[in-house]
Amino acid sequence: MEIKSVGVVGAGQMGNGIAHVMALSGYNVRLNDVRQEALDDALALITKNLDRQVSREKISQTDRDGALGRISTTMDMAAIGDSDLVIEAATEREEVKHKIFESLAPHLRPETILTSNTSSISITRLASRTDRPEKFMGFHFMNPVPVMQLVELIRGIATDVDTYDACLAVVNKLGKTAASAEDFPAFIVNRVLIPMINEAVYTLYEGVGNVKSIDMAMKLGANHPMGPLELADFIGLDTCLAIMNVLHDGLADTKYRPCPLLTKYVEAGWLGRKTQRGFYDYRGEEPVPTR
Ligand SMILES: CC(=O)CC(=O)SCCNC(=O)CCNC(=O)[C@H](O)C(C)(C)COP(=O)(O)OP(=O)(O)OC[C@H]1O[C@@H](n2cnc3c(N)ncnc32)[C@H](O)[C@@H]1OP(=O)(O)O
Ligand SMILES: NC(=O)C1=CN([C@@H]2O[C@H](COP(=O)(O)OP(=O)(O)OC[C@H]3O[C@@H](n4cnc5c(N)ncnc54)[C@H](OP(=O)(O)O)[C@@H]3O)[C@@H](O)[C@H]2O)C=CC1
Repeated sequence: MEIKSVGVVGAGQMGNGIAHVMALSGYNVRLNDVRQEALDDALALITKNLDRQVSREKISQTDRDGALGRISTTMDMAAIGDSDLVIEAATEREEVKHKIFESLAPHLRPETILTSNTSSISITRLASRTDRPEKFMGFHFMNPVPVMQLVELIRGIATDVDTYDACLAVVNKLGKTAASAEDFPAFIVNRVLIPMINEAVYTLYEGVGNVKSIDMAMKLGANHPMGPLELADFIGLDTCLAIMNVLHDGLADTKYRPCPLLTKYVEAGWLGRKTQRGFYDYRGEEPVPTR
């Protein structure tokens, strides 16, 4: 089955990036969220990012106009039901995702492929609560979506070959590269990356370094484009904590215990860039370390 239309549920930082790249590659996109403000913000950000791509001569004005013309937004879940492919990119909480799949079910065509952009949650478990485990899989983009080359494709135990092939064809059309990962907690990238970030938070918690020295050390000492704490703020501290909890619970190993300092930041609502405060305070001209 050839995918032509894509429904994206959740218009946060990942949802808007997914809508952006899908529309630019010619797919008709319906973007859904529970808040109109999130949809308005997403569309404004997509427009800004497309404009920047035009000004840097990465795309033409016609590409930009075409992409924007292919994106529509809706708070009505029913309106995305006739999409060929649905990508769920809402908050990293399993119950939220189950509820979304339940409310989508009555509106989906039987042949629609249902996927989740989850960073860590079992695809098999998410699939088992839908009416189409064989047409369900993980479609995991990296942040920022317009820039990062990789998409992890994760099959649940029941995912059929046609579903995988159809998703792989989409990744290829986007000009991105797929990595196939088995369905174990946090898959490949986050199994390696998020414990590294969690260890950086321990390094801070134990006073081995401060925010600035830890980030500088990893940027200059390991050639990472962002320091681990800067990257944690970029991903979202709630998402980092949720992934650590999935690793801790799913692999039942204390080496994955989330750092209490990470938990404290999340409890404070200091979730990183998206709330203007995390390991850095972003409310001024320059980010200022909070420790
Ligand atoms: C949590 C999960 O489930 C999985 C994950 O996603 S883990 C996170 C994975 N992501 C990373 O590790 C990102 C690490 N950071 C980086 O690679 C780089 O810092 C970065 C690409 C984000 C920015 O790179 P930089 O060189 O510092 O900045 P800059 O020169 O301004 O940007 C490079 C390009 O990215 C674009 N860009 C930067 N941030 C962007 C954003 N948020 N959205 C869209 N485009 C963006 C810029 O426009 C620029 O594009 P051009 O090359 O066309 O000019
Ligand atoms: N951040 C990252 O670097 C990456 C994240 N991911 C994954 O992508 C998903 C989204 O993450 P991210 O974009 O960062 O999160 P954000 O917090 O930026 O966005 C999530 C969005 O989903 C909305 N939402 C919540 N519940 C619903 C619902 N029932 N229906 C529709 N929309 C809903 C939220 O609304 P509200 O604000 O009102 O709650 C918010 O707008 C998660 O599963 C995450 O693990 C994957 C790769 C990278």
